[in-house]
Amino acid sequence: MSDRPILQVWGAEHRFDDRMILRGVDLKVRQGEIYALLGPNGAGKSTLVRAVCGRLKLTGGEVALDDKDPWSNPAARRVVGVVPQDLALYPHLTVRENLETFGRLSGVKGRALQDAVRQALRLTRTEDREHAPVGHLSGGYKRRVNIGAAILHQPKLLILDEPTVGVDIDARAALDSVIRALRDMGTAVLVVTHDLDQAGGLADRVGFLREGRKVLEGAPHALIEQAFGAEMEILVELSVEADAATEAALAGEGLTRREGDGLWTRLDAGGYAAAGRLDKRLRRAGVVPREIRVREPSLQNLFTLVAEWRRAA
Ligand SMILES: Nc1ncnc2c1ncn2[C@@H]1O[C@H](COP(=O)(O)OP(=O)(O)OP(=O)(O)O)[C@@H](O)[C@H]1O
Repeated sequence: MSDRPILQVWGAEHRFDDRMILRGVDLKVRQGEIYALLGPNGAGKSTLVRAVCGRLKLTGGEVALDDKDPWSNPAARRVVGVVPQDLALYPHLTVRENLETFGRLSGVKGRALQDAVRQALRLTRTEDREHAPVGHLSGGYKRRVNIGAAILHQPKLLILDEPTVGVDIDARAALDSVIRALRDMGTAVLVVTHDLDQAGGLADRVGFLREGRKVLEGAPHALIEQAFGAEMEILVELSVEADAATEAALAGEGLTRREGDGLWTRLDAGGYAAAGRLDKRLRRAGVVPREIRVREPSLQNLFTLVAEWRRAA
C-alpha cells in the first residue's frame, strides 16, 4: 500500500430537508488499500458514496478524487469505477460482448479497448467463459463480470456496493481474490457491505458509520484486539429449537441468540476452560448442546458492541 490517497473526504455533511444524514465524516482511501464501509441500514453509506462519485452535492465538507472535486469537475469522475449491487449486464450478450460494450460506454476504443477487455477477463478470471452468454453463467461468474465491466477504463478507485449479496461461499472466496488482485495492482478499493465476515477477512481497514457519523475506524484485527483483549467468543449450537425453559437457562448464562444462524453466543476471557464449565452447567439445567465452539471474536461481535453503545447512549 502506498500513502497516496486516491479518495479524501473532509467533514462530509448532508441534509435532506431538515434531516441531517451525514454529520461530519472524514474518509481516506489510499492506493493499494481495501477499505470496507460498514454500518446499519440508513447510516448514510449510500449518500456518502453518491457524493464520492460526484452524483450528489454535499451540503457541507469536501470530496477529492485524485485531488479533484468530482461534483464541480466531471472529468474527476473517471477516476472511479462503480460495481453496482444489481447486475448491470446484458444477459443475451457474451462476456466479451458485455465488456466491449461497457468499455465503449466509458470511452475506451480500438486497440486500447481490446487490451482492456483482455486484462478485465484475466483479472476477473472469466477468460474460460469469454464466449458464453452472461445469462447462462452462475451467480459468482456474473458478479465477476460485473466487476470487469467497471474496470475497463482503469479506475484508480473501485467502489463495490454489497458485492456478496446472494453469493455462495465458494463464489465469495473467488470474488475476494479478484478484489485482492485489483488492490495488489495499486487500485484503491472501497467496499460498502453488510457482510462483516467478508469485511473482516478482506479489508485492510474498516470504518463503521452510524447515524451519519464515523464511530470506529481501523484495521480489523487491531480494532478487535482493542475492544476484546483476551476475550474469546463461545458459541453454543443446540440440537433442537429452544423452548422457553431452555431460552431462560441460556440467557441466565449470559448467552444471546445470533440473528441468521440461531447460535447462542457470549464473550468470555476464560476461553476453553470457561466453555467446559458452561457445558456442565447447561447440562445440569437440562440443556444439551450439540456443540460448543470457542473462537476469536469477529467484526460481528464488534458490530454488536457498537450497537449496544448506541442503546446505552
Ligand atoms: N433523496 C433522499 N431524500 C430524503 N432522504 C433520503 C434520500 N436518500 C436517502 N435518504 C435518507 O437518508 C438516510 C441514509 O440513507 P443511505 O441510503 O445513505 O443509508 P445507507 O447506510 O446506505 O443504508 P442501506 O444500508 O440501507 O443502503 C436514510 O434515512 C434515507 O431514508
